Amino acid sequence: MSKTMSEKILARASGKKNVEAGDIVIANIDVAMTHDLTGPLSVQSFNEIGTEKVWDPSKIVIPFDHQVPADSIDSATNHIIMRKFVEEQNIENFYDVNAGVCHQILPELGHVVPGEVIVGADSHTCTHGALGAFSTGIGSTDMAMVFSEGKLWFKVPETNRFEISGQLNDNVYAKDVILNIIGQVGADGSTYKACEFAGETVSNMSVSDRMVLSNMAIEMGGKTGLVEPDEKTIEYVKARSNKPYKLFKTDLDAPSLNIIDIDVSDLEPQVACPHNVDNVKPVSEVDVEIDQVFLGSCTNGRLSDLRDAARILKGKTIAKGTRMLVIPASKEIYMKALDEGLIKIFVEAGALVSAPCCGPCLGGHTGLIGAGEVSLSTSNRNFKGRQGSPEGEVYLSSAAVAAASAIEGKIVVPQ
Ligand SMILES: CC(C)[C@H](C(=O)O)[C@@H](O)C(=O)O
Ligand code: SF4
Repeated sequence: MSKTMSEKILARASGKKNVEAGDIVIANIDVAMTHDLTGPLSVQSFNEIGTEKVWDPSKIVIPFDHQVPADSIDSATNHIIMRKFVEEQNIENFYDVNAGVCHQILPELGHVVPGEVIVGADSHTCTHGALGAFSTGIGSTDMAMVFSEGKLWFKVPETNRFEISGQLNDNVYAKDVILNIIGQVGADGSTYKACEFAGETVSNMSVSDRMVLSNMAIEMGGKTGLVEPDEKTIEYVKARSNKPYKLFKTDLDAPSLNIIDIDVSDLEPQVACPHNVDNVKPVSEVDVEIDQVFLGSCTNGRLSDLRDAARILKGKTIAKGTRMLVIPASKEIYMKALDEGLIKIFVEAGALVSAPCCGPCLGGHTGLIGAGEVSLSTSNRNFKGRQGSPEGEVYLSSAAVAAASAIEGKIVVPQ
């Protein structure tokens, strides 16, 4: 019978010939990720289970990214707990405070290959579906079970496949596409569905841009965000990983598949307005002054984003009364941005550049907003209080809109 990618991957991982949407399966986990913020609770729950050793220390990846370098005594304590766990359990893939944001370094450092089942104690683990893996966020206590058994139960999801067609206009990016989709279907528009991104527009996108789509699948309730692997995926993976991989594609007549056609040929730059990710408008309809611009995060802190922003900021100055924070998503991106002279452009324009971390994305540190202030951010969430004061406001956009707006001091369409 015809099947979706998710059904095929979950069948493989659970050792079954056939599974279909709605089935409950117990899948073997290929990669389990937890970080400095959600890790300590997983460790505590793991200790409560009483298993002495994790099921496979080579399959666990632990990056520190949310509170790095430690921004409080509590976070320093969390780091100590996690470093101790890494040592006791001989975790092979541990990345301390200097590596970058988990969802960037997992694919970049070769931990993600097509066909795998990946779980992370972080909701944006759906990002890795961009490489054709079934990848999803789980809770810290579920993670403790994975540490112990290497398996987890899943209800096999139905699939919403977004068939995206049309060539993107200048200054329109993957971020505008995904904001527009979420605006159309709503924040609950794909609840517990595997979201697939397909069509000519997606085929033409780089792997980095596909990650932007997959990253935000959770913002419409998606269980995962998948892109069928193609030559670009294979090229990306082969350059970074020597793990074996398996390519799965969706049969277009699969019974659990719902196809949604999206034409982006006339799409303008988009912005998600406070306080929900699905409150999306074209930038041209918004007239808002901004106090802070944040360029970074696991959504848009990649090299292509820094390049897009630097192209616009080169030789310009950030508006008086507006501040801009730039945080590359990983060490590799940071070093390439240094080599290419991008960091110099940002600093000259008046931006503050920080070492890779989640930073202000979740209002953790490195630049929070106060009451009455407005942030324009390239990240993925704009809930009340997300970046500091609950009396502040957060707008979400592409890197290009963020850079152009930093120069004007208000949200504008890049020229
Ligand atoms: C801290 C973590 C639990 C959280 C998540 O799961 O997404 C964070 O990364 C976020 O983006 O809000
Ligand atoms: S960058 Fe933001 S969205 Fe991504 S993992 Fe960190 S806090 Fe979560």
